[in-house]
Amino acid sequence: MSERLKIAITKGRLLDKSVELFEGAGLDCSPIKDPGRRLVHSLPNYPLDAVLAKAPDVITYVEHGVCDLGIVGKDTILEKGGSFYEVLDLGFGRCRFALAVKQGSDFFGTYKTRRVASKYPEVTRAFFAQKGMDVDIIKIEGSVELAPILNLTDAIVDIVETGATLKANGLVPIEDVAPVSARLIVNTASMKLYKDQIADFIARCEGELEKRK
Ligand SMILES: Nc1ncnc2c1ncn2[C@@H]1O[C@H](COP(=O)(O)OP(=O)(O)OP(=O)(O)O)[C@@H](O)[C@H]1O
Ligand SMILES: O=P(O)(O)OC[C@H]1O[C@H](OP(=O)(O)OP(=O)(O)O)[C@H](O)[C@@H]1O
Repeated sequence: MSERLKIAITKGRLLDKSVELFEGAGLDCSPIKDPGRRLVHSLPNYPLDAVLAKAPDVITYVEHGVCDLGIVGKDTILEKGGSFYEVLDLGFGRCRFALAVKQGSDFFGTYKTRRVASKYPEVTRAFFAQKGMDVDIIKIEGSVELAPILNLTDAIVDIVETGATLKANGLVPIEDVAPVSARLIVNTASMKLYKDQIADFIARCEGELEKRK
């Protein structure tokens, strides 16, 4: 008998792309396409329930085993860490972390302690630690580009996709920090308990990703 597995999917930018992937893999996603305010949806033709959650919560639910699988950006994985298997790069939600400064400013050419704003303080800390640079990190919750504009910080570490937001705010990327894309993650116990079912789901996703090449 098949168990109904649960997959936590990041709401927002990654949701539509996840639905496209699942449909390509033969899963009927009609309930998630028009979710209303409902947060848990049963797929009619496959033993999977989709849970719609905020990115860091996807990791929390998978780590605790209340969801067997998750779809989350590498940005969130790098920031939050945790104990789970990262089994597939899903190829969508592609962007990068970059260090950016005000046009014309010389971030590396000063000896004073620099301040850096980010929604991702752990990613920022690891990046500068690996460079052996001591910086003050200020956590900002969104629209991080405001911090250098308001002269709160000398730089930001943020997600860059097209570069349009940086440009519109007079900022320029000066170094790439890490590439980002959506990942499929699996709870470690579920991987053993529901080995065949999870293998079937991964194989379906891989098959669809292969078709896209
Ligand atoms: N241009 C982009 N900006 C931000 N995230 C992106 C971008 N492109 C892809 N992503 C991916 O999409 C995921 C979800 O981003 P989204 O903007 O939908 O939510 P969020 O910014 O984390 O939360 P919210 O905007 O609801 O506070 C990110 O964690 C990242 O992996
Ligand atoms: O390079 P671009 O294509 O311009 O995309 C990057 C922008 O998108 C994200 O912001 P989001 O829209 O998620 O808002 P937020 O800053 O409130 O998280 C990110 O933080 C950048 O600001």
